[in-house]
Amino acid sequence: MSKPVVAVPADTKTFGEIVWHAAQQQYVGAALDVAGVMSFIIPAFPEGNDIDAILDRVDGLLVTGAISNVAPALYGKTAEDKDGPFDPGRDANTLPLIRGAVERGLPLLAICRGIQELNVALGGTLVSEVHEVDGRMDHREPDDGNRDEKFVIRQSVRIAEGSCLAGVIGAGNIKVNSLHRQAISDLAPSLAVEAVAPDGTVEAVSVIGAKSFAVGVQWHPEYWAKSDTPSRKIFEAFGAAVREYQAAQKG
Ligand SMILES: N[C@@H](CCC(=O)NCCCC(=O)O)C(=O)O
Repeated sequence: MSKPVVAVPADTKTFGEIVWHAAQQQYVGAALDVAGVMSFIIPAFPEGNDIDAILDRVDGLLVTGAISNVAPALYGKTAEDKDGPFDPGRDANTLPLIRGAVERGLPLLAICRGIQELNVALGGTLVSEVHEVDGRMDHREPDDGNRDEKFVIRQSVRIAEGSCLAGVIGAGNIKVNSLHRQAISDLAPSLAVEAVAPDGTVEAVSVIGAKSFAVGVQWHPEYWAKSDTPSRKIFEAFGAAVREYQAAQKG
């Protein structure tokens, strides 16, 4: 059987006068090298894409992290300067792709911005600058250091007993590399909390009653997917679900 394919919604990037639709190596590389799945990068057209035409042709959905933030208007809030930068082209595609994937039972792995999009797509809300909220930690990316140093595995999260992730990496405390300014505020009704940070920030969710693997994580398992056991297991579980879905589609 040919290698399965997952849709990866692109970010909009502008270099000079040229607009690019791009996905980062760390995500598509981990998808291929650890999950064993190919990535088809989906253009971030602000007018959207034919969602069914995409989902009819893939075996999973991988929603990556990104510097940009989900537009507050998409979860009923008025945007302030601190809520940016924005990527309306990405928002226009990730949210319908997530809804379609959940409806179809397509395997889904949503990372960082991806878990935030998952929550918004299913009716939840976000909080910006979560470090400014009383009682919350500073979850932001460090200002200094190279990328490996910024993505070092250092924060504790607690994986909930009986959760989907507990079945993949075990319940209890693990160390992760969680770097974010926004966070889940109101949890979408169809999501279950899978992991929390010591300050109560939601760090992972799963879709209740999902027909397949449908998990969002606020941290970055893609970054050390080859060397960090929990990170690797998350990508391996996603890949296994994608292959199972592919086989079922072939009949
Ligand atoms: N913008 C959101 C989501 C953060 C996120 O996805 N970060 C990924 C790392 C960015 C990078 O690739 O450098 C937030 O800030 O909460």
